[in-house]
Amino acid sequence: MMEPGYRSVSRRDSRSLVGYKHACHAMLHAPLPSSLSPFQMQMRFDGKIGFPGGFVDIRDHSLEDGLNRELAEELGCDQKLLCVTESDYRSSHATDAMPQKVVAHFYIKQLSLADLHRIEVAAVHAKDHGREVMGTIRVPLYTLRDGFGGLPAFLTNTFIGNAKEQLIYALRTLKLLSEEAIQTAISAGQEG
Ligand SMILES: O=c1[nH]cnc2c1ncn2[C@@H]1O[C@H](COP(=O)(O)OP(=O)(O)O)[C@@H](O)[C@H]1O
Repeated sequence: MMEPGYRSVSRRDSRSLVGYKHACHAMLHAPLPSSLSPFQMQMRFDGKIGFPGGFVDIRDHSLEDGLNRELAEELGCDQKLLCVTESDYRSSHATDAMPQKVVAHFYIKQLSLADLHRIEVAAVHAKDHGREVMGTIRVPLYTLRDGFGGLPAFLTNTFIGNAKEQLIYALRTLKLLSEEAIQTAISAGQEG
């Protein structure tokens, strides 16, 4: 499933696309053997939910340098605590949708629960906190007995760009939920 207008593109080919801006976003994740396995998104200034990150200038920096700079601004932590590398890279998708042509690169960074928690605490003191970022949030990976509370309800939020598809991709690729549970949450969210 992919948001209409987004097409998969390789990291390499994306660099030769003309007239596209490049954006990098990262999902921070602490593996735990339970459905409470925390992973993080953020509430943006525009009321949409997305991952931390932002536009990067590929003329001056590598994708990862640009992403780490954005993460430092939005999460207020230094690179000793959080440093995304090329090995965390997962996917790239290009869109021609207005107002600008964008390639969205996506990363998943696995951390210990203690470090994820340190990052959440540091985020309150970040430069962008209360300006562009209203707060970090955790994604519920469970569904309540009513069939809607938890992940299905979370999926009814409004997401920026293809962040919802990146989220679902992450659930699948990290095998945090079964395919059936993911499909059920998506359908329940659409009906709810
Ligand atoms: O979590 C995300 N996943 C995918 N695309 C996103 C996400 N957040 C923002 N975008 C898109 O990435 C681009 C950069 O937006 P963002 O607000 O992150 O950058 P900025 O803070 O550098 O202006 C925009 O095209 C936006 O729609």
